[in-house]
Amino acid sequence: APRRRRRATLPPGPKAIPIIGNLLQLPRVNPFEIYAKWSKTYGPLLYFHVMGREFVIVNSLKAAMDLFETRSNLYCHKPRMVMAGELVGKEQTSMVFSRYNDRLKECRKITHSWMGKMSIVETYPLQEIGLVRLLEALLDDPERFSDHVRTYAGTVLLRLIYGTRCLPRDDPHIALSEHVCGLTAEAMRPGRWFCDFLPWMANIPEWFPGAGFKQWAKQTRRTTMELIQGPYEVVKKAVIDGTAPKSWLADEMLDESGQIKGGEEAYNLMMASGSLYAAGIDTTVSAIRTFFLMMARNPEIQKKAQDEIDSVVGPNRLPSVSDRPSLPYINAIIKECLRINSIVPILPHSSDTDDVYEGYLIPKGSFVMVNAWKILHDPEIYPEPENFRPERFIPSPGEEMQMDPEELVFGLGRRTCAGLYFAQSWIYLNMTQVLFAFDIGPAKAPDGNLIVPPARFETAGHIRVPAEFKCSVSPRSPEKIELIREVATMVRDD
Ligand code: HEM
Repeated sequence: APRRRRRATLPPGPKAIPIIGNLLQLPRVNPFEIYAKWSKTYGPLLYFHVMGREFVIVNSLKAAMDLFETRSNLYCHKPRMVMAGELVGKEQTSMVFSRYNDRLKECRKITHSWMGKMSIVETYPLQEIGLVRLLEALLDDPERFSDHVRTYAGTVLLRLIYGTRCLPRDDPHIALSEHVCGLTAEAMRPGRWFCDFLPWMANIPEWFPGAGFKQWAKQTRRTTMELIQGPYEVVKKAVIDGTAPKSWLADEMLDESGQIKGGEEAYNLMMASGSLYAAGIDTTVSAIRTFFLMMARNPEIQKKAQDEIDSVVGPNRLPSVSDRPSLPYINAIIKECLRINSIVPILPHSSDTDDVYEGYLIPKGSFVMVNAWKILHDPEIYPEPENFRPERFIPSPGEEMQMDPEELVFGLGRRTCAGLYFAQSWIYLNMTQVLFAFDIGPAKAPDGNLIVPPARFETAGHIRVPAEFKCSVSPRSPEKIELIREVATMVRDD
């Protein structure tokens, strides 16, 4: 471990080789599974280091809560990432990567005013319009269900943030956003960049042999900036011209005297709005795709959910947000989808000062990573964790309700998800409206056999997503088709 006067001992962990540390043991795929295994040997807190970077993995719920919730004032920072955070500059352009500083606090205030518990209610009508479009797309082209789920989540997000009216296909702003999401994932890929382990490399000049990474970083930085600045400038001009459609950003651009905001205030608005698409798209899409996958695999659960919707909503209207309190089984399905996937499997935070927990030293600046996947798949908390069982979250006589995964999946402490209420309502509407109108089932092979999709997940960037799968999505009745078409024409000219 890096040399430092230690006040306490480091947590236990796998034995390291000098200089390169645990590099050779560092898992490239699904590291959270390996960390979970290591915790059987080393306990809930484990330590390792790789070429000077220190990692503390937190594998138990109690330690996660004690550190990230109770000591949130310490663990509210994000660890230093040389490529993504510094060279590409995400620390200055994205809330997710930022340190916990005044600018982040301002950004969180802004996003709270847009997506807090009260404000989110104002977005329901737009969300419902987006949903009708999704249902229509599922009617017209059910095989591409997975693409539609992404397209309409993106469309609704950009409409809310910037008032942008996206094209249903090949929209240039969505294309650029997706491109930047890809670049960010590349910038964060573990083991991809030497400079992440040897931070001094960040200072070598661009012309230096082997400094190609700096060229890449410069270009990526430019593209990333373009993504957040482009739409900001468009909205700004429209606000000045008085032609801006209603949006979160447009509503916030003028100060009390009717002047366009400038300086730090303007920058914070640009950063807050620019952070939301990237933070919101892969996560919600992963949740909704998990739902399709689990429905295709569990026909009885699906039937039970549809019965619940039918009895509460009836046949003549689409389900809405106000039905939610009457749909406990749907709510349990949402929780179970979030648990079984654990969309953000590892939560990395960092502290600016050394800390001691249960006698162990947690060094300042180390990557302190809560293994959310491990906790959400811990058989002590969730018996038979690989089984999809919404009943875990329905109170029943003689059986205690299992821990609500939503306490963990949206993060902990001062850095919890800024889009929580949007995510919850959007996911709920997707799941409920889709089940109201469609049956989801295994796809049919050319020989007529049904292919039940396997429950396989993979990690892309820091998000866990279902591996690509096929399923059938068919309308439940001619009446449902008619209802969707009817509602769709009513909202056509919104
Ligand atoms: C199922 C959907 C979602 C999940 C599971 C999720 C989960 C998370 C998690 C785990 C974090 C990091 C928390 C931490 O470090 O402790 C986070 C942060 C964040 N999320 Fe979400 N999220 C979701 C949807 C969204 C949506 C829809 C938006 C925006 C529209 C959004 C915006 C953000 C932002 C801006 C942050 C950074 C907050 C900060 O660092 O202060 N998220 N989210």
